[in-house]
Amino acid sequence: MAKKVNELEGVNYEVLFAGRSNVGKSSIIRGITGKNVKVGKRPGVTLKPTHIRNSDLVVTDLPGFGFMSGVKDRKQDIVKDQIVRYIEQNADRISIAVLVIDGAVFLDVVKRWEERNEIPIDIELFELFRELGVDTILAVNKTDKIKDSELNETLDGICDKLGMLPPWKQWLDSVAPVCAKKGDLKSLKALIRQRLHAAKRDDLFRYF
Ligand SMILES: Nc1nc2c(ncn2[C@@H]2O[C@H](COP(=O)(O)OP(=O)(O)OP(=O)(O)O)[C@@H](O)[C@H]2O)c(=O)[nH]1
Repeated sequence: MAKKVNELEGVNYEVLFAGRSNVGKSSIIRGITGKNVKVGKRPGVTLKPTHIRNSDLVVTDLPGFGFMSGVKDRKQDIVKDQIVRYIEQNADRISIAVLVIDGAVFLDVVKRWEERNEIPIDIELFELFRELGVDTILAVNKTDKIKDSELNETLDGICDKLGMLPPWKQWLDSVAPVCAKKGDLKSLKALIRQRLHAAKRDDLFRYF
């Protein structure tokens, strides 16, 4: 029988992207790596992580969780379990986790979950990364849909929900407001580059 090839063998540096469906994760990964992770991927239905490898670096796109049209709740639970299992099993290798949220709707989504006495999966994942000691960046996407006059207040509210005491500007080393639609990913790229530099992996700069 043919030996199963481990596509991640030799990988030393993993940048993991996680986020609810439709938050713009694929757009961000495309904007950062120039690679399209969505090829052959049915939106919201892919259960397996997608990898983009460059030498010993891998960028991993986890399946989107939450909204999946036509997908039953049971399957959504399976997706969540698989995401959690992937993170737990690979925590030692994951150098950076980027949790992508839709800044325009995040607080409303959290409110809906809290009204049902439930913790949103985004918040659970953020806490899981913290527990596992994974360096985590919060990418707040779709800032074009937030009024300029409300941006600071919204970012403060988001940080508060994730256990980071406002004002959000105290957390500039881990919070990146971005707009993938306009290609404005400067703050996120800078934070990833900062980590690569700290890990003496400047050789991977060109990748970001
Ligand atoms: N207004 C706005 N829309 C965006 C932005 N980034 C992405 N989108 C749109 O949001 C939708 C979802 O983007 P994707 O990149 O496919 O999101 P995803 O999180 O990978 O989605 P899944 O495949 O379902 O997990 C698309 O219609 C994008 O054009 C943004 O910064 N602003």
